[in-house]
Amino acid sequence: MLMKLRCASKDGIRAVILCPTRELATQTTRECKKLAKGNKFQIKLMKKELVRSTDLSKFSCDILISTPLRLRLAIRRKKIDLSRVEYLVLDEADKLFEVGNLLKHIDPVVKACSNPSIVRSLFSATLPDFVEELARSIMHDAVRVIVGRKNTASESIKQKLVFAGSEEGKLLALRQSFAESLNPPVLIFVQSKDRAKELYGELAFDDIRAGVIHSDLSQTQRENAVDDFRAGKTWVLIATDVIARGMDFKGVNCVINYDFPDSGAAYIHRIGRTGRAGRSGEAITLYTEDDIPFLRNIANLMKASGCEVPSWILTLPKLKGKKHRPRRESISTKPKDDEE
Ligand SMILES: Nc1ncnc2c1ncn2[C@@H]1O[C@H](COP(=O)(O)OP(=O)(O)OP(=O)(O)O)[C@@H](O)[C@H]1O
Repeated sequence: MLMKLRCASKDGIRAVILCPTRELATQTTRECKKLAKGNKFQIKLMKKELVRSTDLSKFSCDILISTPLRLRLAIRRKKIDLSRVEYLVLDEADKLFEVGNLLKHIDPVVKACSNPSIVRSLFSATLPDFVEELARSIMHDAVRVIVGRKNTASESIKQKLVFAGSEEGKLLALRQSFAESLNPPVLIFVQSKDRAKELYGELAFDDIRAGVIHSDLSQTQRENAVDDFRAGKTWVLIATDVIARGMDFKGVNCVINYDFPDSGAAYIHRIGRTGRAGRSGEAITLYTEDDIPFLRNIANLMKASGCEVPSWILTLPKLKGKKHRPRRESISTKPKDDEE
């Protein structure tokens, strides 16, 4: 895109990149600036401060990076002019097209980018058919480019399923795994922000430098958690799916799915935080009795990317398209009396 834009120009907003989370938008801005080093391209992140301090109706830059809601509000309230946008990029497109969530913010942005010769691009490691159908409704002469295989994890990741019996067993399994070998940086995914807080509280008693990131933290706290993990100040980052997509932490050695992922796509994105840029990586998925009906889907993904899986899992009954978000007991080793 930078090559196509050729050189900096003050001719309106020339390209827009939409990302589903602020963390990813920040990372994309930083990477774009690195790629554009030595040129005078104006690359801007749509932050609150920019919205407050700038007359957006006259605003111009070469590339504008934003989350959907922020850009939608800027269109509605600040009359930002997107009519000259030549390139519109929707990163993690299937997330952006998730019905009822971000989708309602995408439509006004697509409409506001009214340049008839605009090039629209969608990126994701997973693209379900319904998203492709929706996407095709806004594409002209669409071309699909697949790197590797569609909807599959990278072959550079050694994937393992570990039976932990019960919720209690998971904490034991995690502690045992860390006691045997802790090879940071390690990312741990859990199902909800409450569970992220609970697991963080538990690991605080251990001699492990852990951080945590979830949507209840302020933006500064979220940025600090990411920065500390990037800088090696924390060895283990406990996270919800808020950072499962697109985030590029250099050299993550291991991803632990403490809580079983709620879909095949979530699994692919989570474990894709390791084994990047030609490196190898490990992904460990803990499961309990409750998760067994959902094992087959994940085992098939593992098999498709060259990992061995026990044959009994592949013979489990099929469960199609169902999300797996069970109610889980809280993560705690405190005696029950203490909690009251
Ligand atoms: N051609 C390349 N040569 C060397 N390293 C590369 C190359 N392309 C990308 N990388 C590195 O690989 C890593 C992953 O790249 P990138 O974030 O673009 O992947 P992605 O496919 O968008 O991942 P995700 O599915 O998580 O969004 C980054 O660290 C990036 O710097």
